This record gives sequence, C-alpha cells and structure tokens, in this order.
Amino acid sequence: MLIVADENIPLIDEFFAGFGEIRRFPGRAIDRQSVAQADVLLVRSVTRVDQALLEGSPVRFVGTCTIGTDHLDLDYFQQAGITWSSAPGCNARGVVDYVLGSLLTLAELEGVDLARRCYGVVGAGEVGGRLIEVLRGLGWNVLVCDPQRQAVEGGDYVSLEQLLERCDVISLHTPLTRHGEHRTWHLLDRQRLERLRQGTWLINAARGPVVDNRALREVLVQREDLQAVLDVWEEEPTVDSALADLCVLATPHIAGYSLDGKQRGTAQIYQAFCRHFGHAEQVRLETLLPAPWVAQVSLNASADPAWALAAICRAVYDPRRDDADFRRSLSDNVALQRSAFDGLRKHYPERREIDGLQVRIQGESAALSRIVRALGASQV
Ligand SMILES: NC(=O)c1ccc[n+]([C@@H]2O[C@H](COP(=O)([O-])OP(=O)(O)OC[C@H]3O[C@@H](n4cnc5c(N)ncnc54)[C@H](O)[C@@H]3O)[C@@H](O)[C@H]2O)c1
Ligand SMILES: O=C(O)[C@H](O)[C@H](O)COP(=O)(O)O
Repeated sequence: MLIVADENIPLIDEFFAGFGEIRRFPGRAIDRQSVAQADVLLVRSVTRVDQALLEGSPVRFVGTCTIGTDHLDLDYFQQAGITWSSAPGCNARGVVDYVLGSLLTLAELEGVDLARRCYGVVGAGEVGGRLIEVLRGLGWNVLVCDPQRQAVEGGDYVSLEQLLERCDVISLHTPLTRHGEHRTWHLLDRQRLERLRQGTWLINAARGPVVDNRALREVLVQREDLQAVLDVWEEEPTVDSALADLCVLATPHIAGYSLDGKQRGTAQIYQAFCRHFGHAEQVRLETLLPAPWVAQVSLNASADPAWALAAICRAVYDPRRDDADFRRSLSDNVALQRSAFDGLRKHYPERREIDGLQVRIQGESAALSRIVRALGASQV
C-alpha cells in the first residue's frame, strides 16, 4: 500500500508505518503526480482534494487530520466511491483556549470586567459548544446562533441579527460553506459589520472568508471602537497586512494548534483508516503524548477570581506570543510573507490544553473552584 501524506501530520510513522510505504510532501505541493500511485491520501487543510487531483489515481481513502472539510470535494468523493474521514472535534479545545486568551488580552487592554460582557457564539458545534460550556460555567451571559441546530432541537437560540444587536463579543465557529440557506461565506458582510454594537469585540477563528476581510479593514479604519482578533484570513497564506495592523491580535491560523489537538487529529484518522481497511487498532495516542511542561499550578484561596482566571489560562497558553511572532513575519514581499505564514505553522512550538492542567487551591474558595471546573481543569 502506498500512503501519501502531508509532511506536517505528526506521528505519521508511529500510526501508519506498519501498513506500507509512506511518502511525505508539503501539503501545498501535493499534485496529480504525487498521488498517481497512492492508495491512501492523508492531508491537512491546505491541500484541495477534488476531481482535478484524484481522477485516474488509485486513491480510495482520504483522511484529513482537521475539523474543517471545506478543502474536500465531498460530492466528488461520493460519486467516485472514495471513503473519507475528518477528525471531528480534534482541536476544538485548542480553539477554546485561544478565544479565552484573546478575551483576557482584550479585557486588559480596555480595562473591562469580562463577567459584565454579553457573549455571542455563532455556530454551536464541537468548538462553539465547548466554548459556550466554559463561558456559561464561568457564570457569563452567552447568546447562541445556530439555525441548523435550532431547526432540529428548538430551544434557546437567537438569530444572527439578534445576536449582533445584543452582544459585545462575537466569536465565530461555523464551517465555511458557500451554498445553501445557511451558507457562511461573508456571513459577516459590510452591512452586518457596520451594524456591530459600539465597542464590539469580533473574534474569527473559523475560516477567513466567513468575514468579508476587505469590508472589515474599511470598517475598522472608520470605527476605532471595534476590536478584532483574527486567526484566519480570506486569502491565506497571503495576509492583508493593513488588516493585520488593525487587529488587536493577529495569528497565522494556529488557534487549534495544541499538540494534543494535532496528535488527536492523526489518531482519529488512524482509527477511521483501521475501520475502513479492517485492521485492529494497535497504537494508542495516550502512550505517545509527552508530559506537559506545566502540569500543575498552585493558587492561594484569597486570590482575586479575575486574576486567578488569567493565571490559570496563561500558565498553559497566551496568544500574545503567537501574535508577536506573526507580526514580525509580515512582509511587503508576498512570497516571503506566504512562506513565513507556513513556516510559523510548520515550526509551531509545543502547546498544551488548559483542561489538562491540575490546579491546587490552598484553602477554600468556592469562586476559584468554580473557575477551575468551568475551565475543565482538575482541582487537586
Ligand atoms: N482556526 C483554527 O485553528 C480552527 C480549528 C478548528 C476548527 N476551525 C474551524 O471552525 C469550524 C467549526 O468547527 P466545529 O468543530 O465546531 O464544527 P462543527 O461542524 O462541529 O460545528 C459547526 C456548527 O456551525 C453551525 N452552523 C453552520 N452554518 C451556520 C450559520 N450560517 N450560522 C450559525 N451556525 C452555523 C452548524 O450547525 C454546527 O453546529 C470548522 O469547520 C473549521 O473551519 C478552525
Ligand atoms: O480545521 C481545522 O481542524 C483547523 O483549522 C486546523 O487547525 C487546520 O490546520 P492545518 O490543517 O491547516 O494545519
């Protein structure tokens, strides 16, 4: 069996070495020639997998070690009888940690109390659902827009217009879809951006084109009251550096890049591969993840809760470092800028997830215990 894989998929040998030859390529360089003899294709989000790539190749299984599937032509797979799998939820926690870190940064810059803001989560799936749970666990006010879920479940959802009208923080967690009643391409278009409440914080860690980037740049120039955090870009790896300059935090599509999340992505594809080819699973992710650099933090029960929240989150992850690395990499030379974007992602430092942390509270504090619980960390 020949397995062609994106070179940025971690643990590929650990999971797949027993099954045949593995050939690695940079994701953006995977072409018809690379897959001409492949039985299995394992990709990340940067490889467009469609008829133009696969027609005439022997590929019968495609795995993407990502949550997003907008780079796959699923209609073609069905028509061509190609089995595929993504890795639902694999890096959802990483995105939640990114949003938390962004909120902490924004709160510090503007001197506001996070508990007094109204949060709007657009898309309540793996990422949005976990985020809602954390924010509500902290006792914060959260409104949710997810028309598909609303249609199936009924319940406590609001329309996008109501959410934009009432929320001071908007966090986007929809897939990128270009067709249909609920398409998300330019979901936040110029009209909606112009209507954002005074002082709104907008966070996009979904896909770049969910926000009209050009309109956002122009609106941010006109309205200094708005604050934007962007992890994803409409033409990435090309970045509108004028837009990046206007953002409070700007990062190169790394919101979900926890080590746990990336390795979980490979493990999920391995499991789908084993199911498809009828192999027993021999490798377990738990045996491969290294011990985290910071396993435990200790807080005194007298700590101010807002300070404690920041201390716990930042012990694990602080997006300001990613923002600084990204800003240093921006260049007017498009080729250099694109390769820096990919380089930062390829050499991303080890980062773990907040819910893997142990928190020791010296003394008794119901408020601190609630924060630890809400974050999904364990109190010891
Ligand atoms: N920046 C990153 O590193 C990163 C990491 C992971 C995922 N993502 C992106 O985030 C997206 C969401 O991930 P997920 O795991 O939560 O996906 P998911 O499929 O579990 O959930 C998406 C939710 O969005 C809802 N939705 C779809 N269209 C909508 C619309 N028009 N308005 C409101 N809600 C809508 C769906 O009903 C669903 O509940 C992924 O598709 C991916 O593109 C980005
Ligand atoms: O969809 C996802 O899972 C995320 O956007 C993921 O972080 C994409 O990472 P990439 O495949 O581009 O390395």
